[in-house]
Amino acid sequence: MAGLCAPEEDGRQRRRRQAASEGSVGPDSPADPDRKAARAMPNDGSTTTDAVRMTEVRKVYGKRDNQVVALNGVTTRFGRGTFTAIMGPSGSGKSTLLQCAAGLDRPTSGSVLLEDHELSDMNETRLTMLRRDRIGFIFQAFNLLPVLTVRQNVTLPLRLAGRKPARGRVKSVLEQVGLGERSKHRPAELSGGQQQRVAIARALISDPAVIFADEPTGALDTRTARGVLGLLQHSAQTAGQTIVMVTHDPVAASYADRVLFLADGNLVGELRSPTAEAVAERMTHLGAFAEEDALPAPAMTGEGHR
Ligand SMILES: Nc1ncnc2c1ncn2[C@@H]1O[C@H](COP(=O)(O)OP(=O)(O)OP(=O)(O)O)[C@@H](O)[C@H]1O
Repeated sequence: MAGLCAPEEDGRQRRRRQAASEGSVGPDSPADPDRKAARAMPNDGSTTTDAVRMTEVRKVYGKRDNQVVALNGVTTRFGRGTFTAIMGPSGSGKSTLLQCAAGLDRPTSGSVLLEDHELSDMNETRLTMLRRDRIGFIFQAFNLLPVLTVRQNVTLPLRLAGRKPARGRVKSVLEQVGLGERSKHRPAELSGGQQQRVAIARALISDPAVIFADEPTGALDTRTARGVLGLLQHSAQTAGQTIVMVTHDPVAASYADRVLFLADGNLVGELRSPTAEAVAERMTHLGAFAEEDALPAPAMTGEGHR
């Protein structure tokens, strides 16, 4: 996986690389109603409509005088088939929340339940397997391997786990992201938006319980970003895919069903059926933005769609 390694990387970069290399490795079979129904039935016999539940999650970095409280007791849930955007000023804890929810970082205290699995009880090996089997990741940098074809990039996480995709699965996922004719192309032969679609296909291939997306449209122009966001929205609405996306862009957030607002490590608000204007307005009252009243509202880099 040399192509994914940076010479010097901080903890966050390392976790992103780790997630990208694990990709969304999962069971061989494609999505089917029985599997989706089985997912809704945890081992204890109760039913749940949540893909992820976080309860009183606290994350403190550093020691003694150097401590930073990145998450200060966050409780929330991400329902199956929902598309949630996480917003907040820089340093408010968005990436930390995503990484704790995805089992890439361990909370200092609190509980993270992915389907019926308590992540805080798991050792690293089980966490890695769970991430491979049940979680997909999409990042701003597409993290594709340049020497591999589209098809090979999409199936790489499965192959690393010693698995093969079910017959027809790669084709159907590539068609789903609009790249049915591009399976033999290499990333350099694709536009930025197409490369991000390959990354989405790689995340979707194993039919994960949840896809975590960290600024997935941050490197794309407005029009291309709109296409990628529409694809994510479509995956949630028609295929029941659960998606949790960190973004700074109110227009990107408006594609979600719900926006959660973070400030100083606390969940401070929520908008359902958000419009870009309502999200931007709410952001102006949060944390650093509220203090920087001389600055204009956060830029809306996309075009409104509502
Ligand atoms: N590995 C780390 N060690 C020490 N402090 C950290 C670490 N990771 C994050 N932090 C701190 O935790 C706080 C929350 O960081 P986080 O990256 O989650 O914020 P964010 O909302 O995603 O910010 P941005 O929008 O700028 O990416 C910040 O104060 C940050 O400096």
